[in-house]
Amino acid sequence: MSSYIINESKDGVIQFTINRAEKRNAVNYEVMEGLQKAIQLANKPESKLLVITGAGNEAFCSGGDLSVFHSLRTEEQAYGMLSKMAGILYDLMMLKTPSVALMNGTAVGGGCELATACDFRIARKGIKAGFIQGKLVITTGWGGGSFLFEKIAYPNALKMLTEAKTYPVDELSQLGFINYIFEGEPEEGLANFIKNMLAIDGDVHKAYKEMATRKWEGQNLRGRIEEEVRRCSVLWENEKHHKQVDLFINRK
Ligand SMILES: CC[C@H](C(=O)O)C(=O)SCCNC(=O)CCNC(=O)[C@H](O)C(C)(C)COP(=O)(O)OP(=O)(O)OC[C@H]1O[C@@H](n2cnc3c(N)ncnc32)[C@H](O)[C@@H]1OP(=O)(O)O
Repeated sequence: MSSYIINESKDGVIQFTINRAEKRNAVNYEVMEGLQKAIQLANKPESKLLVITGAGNEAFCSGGDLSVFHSLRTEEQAYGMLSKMAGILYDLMMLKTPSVALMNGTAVGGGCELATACDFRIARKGIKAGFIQGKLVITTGWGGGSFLFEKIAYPNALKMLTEAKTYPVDELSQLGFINYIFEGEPEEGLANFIKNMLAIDGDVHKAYKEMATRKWEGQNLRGRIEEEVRRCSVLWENEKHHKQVDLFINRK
């Protein structure tokens, strides 16, 4: 079974689903490759919107696949994986069309970094999310910290990153991380959120997105992400990080 599903609708909506519900939609290298394909499709002229979501109703995305990435021990080994995904999420952030993280369930760690790279975050009532990387004695390493400082108020961003905890959806909304809360089926919540946007010509959306991407290019966002990846790689090598990951892997 493929780790991801890509659907293209007639009205120009590309939907990327992480298809690993049994692993709470953890990101492995196959998911990264699928995300690259979805981003390429979403940058085609006829595309109007990119939606990122997770399979099942438990999790949106639980971050990096610890069963795979825990074998990365050194700074350079960590840098290889982190920089690959950071580059993909930068391309997602700089997408020509708007993007929506359709948060069907829990998002933790890199799952929150993935959601933050999207323009909008809409969430099902009852979910929780948090940048828990600090509990693993690392920082964000896929660009999520740099994205978050662009997307929500500085004190709220620093609070979320330094507390390294999960928050309920109503608090995430107060923090400015969640833009819309829906009840029931994610497809219905998405349709309600995007119906007015889809009525407007995609060239208008692309023009507005370009205003934002030009700002981020001018502020050297790509360079700040590289520094974030390097800093996370250094922390990754520390035994304190490996010990926390081993505790999760051996918890049962
Ligand atoms: C730069 C990004 C950074 C990095 O790549 O290192 C990160 O993303 S750091 C953060 C990494 N993610 C985590 O630490 C999250 C770990 N998972 C959890 O905390 C929980 O699983 C949770 C809250 C997501 C869901 O809890 P729930 O009780 O609903 O499920 P289980 O814990 O029983 O897990 C079910 C099943 O999924 C497997 N699983 C969950 N998360 C991951 C993951 N990130 N990588 C690999 N596998 C994961 C878990 O092992 C269970 O599988 P099983 O075969 O039954 O053991």
